[in-house]
Amino acid sequence: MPTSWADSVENAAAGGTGGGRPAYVPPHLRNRPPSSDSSAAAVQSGPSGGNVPLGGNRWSAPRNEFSRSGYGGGGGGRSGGWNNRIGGWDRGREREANPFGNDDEVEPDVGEQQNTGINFDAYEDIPVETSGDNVPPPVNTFADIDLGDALNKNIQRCKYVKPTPVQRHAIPISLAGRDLMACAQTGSGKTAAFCFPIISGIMTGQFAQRAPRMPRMACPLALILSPTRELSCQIHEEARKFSYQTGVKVVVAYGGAPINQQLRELERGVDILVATPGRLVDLLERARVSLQMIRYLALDEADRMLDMGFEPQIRKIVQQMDMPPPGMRQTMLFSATFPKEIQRLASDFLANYIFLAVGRVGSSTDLIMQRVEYVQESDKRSHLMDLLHAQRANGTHGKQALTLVFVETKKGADSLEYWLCSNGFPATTIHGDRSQMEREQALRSFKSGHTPILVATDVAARGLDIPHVAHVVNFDLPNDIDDYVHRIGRTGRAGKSGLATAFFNENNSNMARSLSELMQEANQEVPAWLTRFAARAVYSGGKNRRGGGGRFGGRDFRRDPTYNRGGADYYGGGGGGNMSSGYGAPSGGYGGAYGSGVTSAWD
Ligand SMILES: Nc1ncnc2c1ncn2[C@@H]1O[C@H](COP(=O)(O)OP(=O)(O)OP(=O)(O)O)[C@@H](O)[C@H]1O
Repeated sequence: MPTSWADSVENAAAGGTGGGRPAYVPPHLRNRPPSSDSSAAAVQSGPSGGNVPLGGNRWSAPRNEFSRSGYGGGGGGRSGGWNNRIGGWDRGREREANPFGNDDEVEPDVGEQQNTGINFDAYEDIPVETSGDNVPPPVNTFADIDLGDALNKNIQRCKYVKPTPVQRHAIPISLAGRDLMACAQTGSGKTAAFCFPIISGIMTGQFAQRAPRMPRMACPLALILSPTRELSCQIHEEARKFSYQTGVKVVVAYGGAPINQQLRELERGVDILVATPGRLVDLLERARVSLQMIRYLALDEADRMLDMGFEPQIRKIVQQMDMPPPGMRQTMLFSATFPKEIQRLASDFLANYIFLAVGRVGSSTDLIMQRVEYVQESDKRSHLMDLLHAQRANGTHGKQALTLVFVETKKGADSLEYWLCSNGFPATTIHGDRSQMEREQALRSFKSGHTPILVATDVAARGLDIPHVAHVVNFDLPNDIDDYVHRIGRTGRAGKSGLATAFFNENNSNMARSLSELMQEANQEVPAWLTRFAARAVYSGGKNRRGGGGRFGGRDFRRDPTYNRGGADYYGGGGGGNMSSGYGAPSGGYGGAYGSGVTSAWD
């Protein structure tokens, strides 16, 4: 019986290989004496079996301003690319904290009884669409791509046995030096899909060194931007694990936390900077960070990063500071949702890019069981109480499974938290009016199961990977179906099953059609009353922002019949590709559509 990657991970975690972590050695390194021979990293086994120069076409012809003089230190050390660092991580490697803690430590078993329905075979059949010129073929195993010994070791430490579908496709594309717009379902491993090529590229690359303009100015080689502080912290933690003992230094900068500490970290040297846009703009304006050395730019939750709330900041960072232009850097955009208008906007930042969709763009995974219940506003609290009581009764040892409750407003979050606590359900909140310390404390308390109910605004909707979230309740539905997709995606992650319940009433009529379509796509049972609401929405001209035609935009916008803006701009033909075709900031052709999705909680 075929096993999925999540099955394998579960088996590994359960010690299915006979105790301890499996001593995995990639096939191409077996029977090889231990060696730090850097030439080993200079070639990678191509997916078809042939040897492909690692990154050989990454900075070819138009990019060779930054060409490398060789491939150094495949096994972890690097001889170049340390830009402005005085000591570098190599010298202080003994001081590098082990982000895995105790290597043999297993995850805490909070709510272990939840989310155990492994069904990763569902991911195996998922339709994949790629478009663009000369798309590199996918790989089947991590061993098919030589990411370097040190990174491979960290992949084992993470207990990743097999790449997820988005990783199978995205990693070879990125390793080939191509720009990428990738869309894959929530919880399907996008973080590693953009981190691995960046870390591997920095490990093996020797980028031309340039003196910084100011001695205390940090010059990272890679920039990863994400919309929230918590998500940036999470990406930082993940990236630190992936880059442990590789010599690659990862630093995070985000708002709400003391800037001085972050400045000190930056001064110690940085290869990969993970940041929220607001704090990064601050650092750029203080001339404490320069983007002149950037070779990799990744936008996580890219559609959010390019919507009205963030687009001006992103344009400032990417286009108006000293970052190399498209074609001179490698740009990777990732999200679970990618509306066409955002795809169009995003192409400003890309050169000759490949579009990758794993599953339909914006679809939810069918690992999440979705339920919609008709609940009047005034009945929502008692209805929630019923759900929580039922859940508690079903949990082992009367333990409350982790439940994430989304509400519309910060005030609504506080008041619901108070009400839940008063009724014997330990709850906490996360929203934009809480201090950063409170937000982080709330998240910790939720993760540990101390307060198993987290009431949240959209600030927690995207990206957060909290193990064992068994149930997401949309107490207030969002106005945007993509926000719904991200919210419910906090459960049913990494191949595990989850439950999402939405309270629906007349106030949500505008969501009826997109919600029922989304549920149908994910093979969920759509209640008859919701279908009737949806039909009414059609007749009253209800518009689906995914195109108005009722079907979700599941593909590269460049394939649209309406796409006639001069394909050469988009496909770039080698390096140029920077489209300046009138999608510029404020008048950019999609005003209004996002109003409801933008909240002050984002930073
Ligand atoms: N190859 C793998 N094998 C096993 N687990 C994996 C693998 N890749 C990623 N994971 C795990 O899957 C979980 C989800 O990954 P990640 O947070 O990157 O998802 P995502 O696609 O970015 O989700 P979202 O769209 O919500 O941001 C994480 O806990 C991660 O450690």
